[in-house]
Formats: sequence, structure tokens, C-alpha cells
Amino acid sequence: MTARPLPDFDGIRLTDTTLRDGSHAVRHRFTVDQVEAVIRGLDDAGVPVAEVSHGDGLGGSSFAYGMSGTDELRLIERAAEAASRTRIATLLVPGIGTVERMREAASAGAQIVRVATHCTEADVSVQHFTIAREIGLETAGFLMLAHRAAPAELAAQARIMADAGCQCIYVVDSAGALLPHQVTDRVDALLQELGDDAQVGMHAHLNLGVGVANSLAAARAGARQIDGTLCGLGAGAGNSPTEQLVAVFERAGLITHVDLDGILAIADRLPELVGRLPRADRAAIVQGYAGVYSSFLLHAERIGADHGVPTHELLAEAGRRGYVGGQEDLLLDIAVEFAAR
Ligand SMILES: C[C@H](O)CC(=O)C(=O)O
Ligand SMILES: [Mn+2]
Repeated sequence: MTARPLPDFDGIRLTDTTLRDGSHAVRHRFTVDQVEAVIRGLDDAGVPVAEVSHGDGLGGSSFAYGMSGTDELRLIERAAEAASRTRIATLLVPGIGTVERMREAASAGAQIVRVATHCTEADVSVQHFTIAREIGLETAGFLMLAHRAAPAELAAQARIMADAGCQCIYVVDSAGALLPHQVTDRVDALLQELGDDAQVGMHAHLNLGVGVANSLAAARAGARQIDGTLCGLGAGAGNSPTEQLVAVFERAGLITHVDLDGILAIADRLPELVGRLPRADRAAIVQGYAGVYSSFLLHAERIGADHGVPTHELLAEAGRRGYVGGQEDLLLDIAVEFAAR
């Protein structure tokens, strides 16, 4: 099945995921008022797409991943009401979110769905892209922990998503582990594989301090969709700050159609809105160095505190064991084992 016509946007289309990846950083406690304030600021600045859901995607509110303070469907509804130009996206991880939840999100106002799988398991996304097309949603695919797959393997996985109807496949550096040349290699491989069948995107994290450079490398290599969050609010050390992306891309001669003053204005307001902002502290840098899924950070902090095990030691061991997204609960095994030493 070939993908639908590609999203028509001249330049680099930014997706701000403050209200989804940032949900990890606020332990999924966003309120409708915070959502409305952020969306109005993004909308005023001309940001084309904003993503809204639990940090682990639709249906993520659970004991395992963290309970949402407000039902994500209400947050999506409020976002769609508050936006005049910005389109609302949402995320779905097969096995966490369901097709039924995707339909509910579409009814609440989501127009784009991004289906996220581990970088070597794109096959579990096929039914979701098929049904997303039937619902009339624009589609994107996330290949998570993309540092764990060589460029050729990642391209083969992207082909699976494109053939299922995905319009843009993202290189997702979930651990913030990639370096710019490794991003370029992956974007090149996907572009070569996909041709005109789908676009390529980049979702960067800041664990090793090169998230913005990685986003620029991806855009210069031909990626057409790039993610950011205000003030970098996101899992682990956070994401490429949207406001910095706008400034950097403008300096690089890449068009985003986002007003720099406008995006700086809403970024300025974020700390008062959400309080704690992520930073590349010892645990977050270890995450990037060891290749650990960024949303493990706050789980590791909590579990480490409960068992008297330093957060960065938990995360380094999770990296050695190759844990992937969805295995947050296995951090407990490490903590119990280390605490007994
Ligand atoms: C569900 C994950 O948080 C998706 C993501 O943002 C990443 O892998 O990075
Ligand atoms: Mn992320």
C-alpha cells in the first residue's frame, strides 16, 4: 500500500511536542489551562503542528507509565479549540494505545497521528497506519531508539511504515545518543529508500548536548519535519528547544514560517507555567552515553530514591541490559539487585 500524498509544506515543518514529550517532564500532570496557554502561544507564533497526549502516547495513563492528571482527550479537545492555525497531532505506541483510542483522539480534534515503534519493530504499526488513513488522519511514524539500528536496517524499517501508508518516518533519537554524522547517515539512508513515497523527520533529545546540531544536520540532509519543545521540556535531558530551532534554521537559510519573536515569547512564559525544566545532569548524560530511553529518567529517580541506589547507576545498568521503551518497570529489578549488594 503506498502512502497518501505527502504533507504540502514549503520549508521545514516544525512540530512542537511540548504537550506530549514534555508530559514526561511534568509527570503527565498538564492541566487544560496550561495546554490552552501553550497552544495559543504556538498558534500566535505560527507553529504548524503541536502534539498533545500522555508522554507515552494515547492510553499511556497507567501505573506503569504514570497516571495523567487530566484525561488526554480533554487536553486534545482544549488544544483543538484554542488553535486557529496550528494543527493538533497525537502519538500512539502500539500495545499502549489502541485503535479505538486513536478514533477517540480524532473525534477530540487530532488531525495527525504519529505511530511509534522500537526501531526494529515497524511491523507492529501496519494496522494503525491503515486505520489512520481510513479515519482521515495524516500519518507519521516514529522509529524509536534509532541509534540501536544501523542506517540500512532503519531504512528497511521505514519502508515497512511507508508501505503501510505512513507519510513521514522519523529518526527518533530517544536516548539522545546520536551524533550529527550518525543522524546524517540515517536520514540519507531513509531518503534513498523512501524516494517520493514518504518524507523523513527527526526527533532529537539533548542528553549529549547535540540535539539542535542533530536537528540541523537532519534538515540539511533533507529531513522535512523536525520536532522541538519549548525550553526543551521533554523526557530525560529534554528535546531540541523549538525557539532555538527557529533561530538556527533561520540563520541556516531554512524556512519554517514560524515567527522568532512569537516563539520566544511563549518559551519565555513556560517556566512560570510548568516549573521544573529538564537539564543535562549526571543521570541524563549517562542516559545519552549508555543509550537509554529518555522517559526512564523520572522513573529511575523515583525507584533509585526508594531503594537508595543512585539514579545514574540504575540508568547505566539499563543501558548495559539493552532495555527498550515499555520496560521502565525493569528498573525495579536492577534497584533491588543493587540494593542487596
Ligand atoms: C513514547 C516516547 O516518549 C516517544 C519519544 O518521544 C521518544 O522515543 O523520544
Ligand atoms: Mn522523545
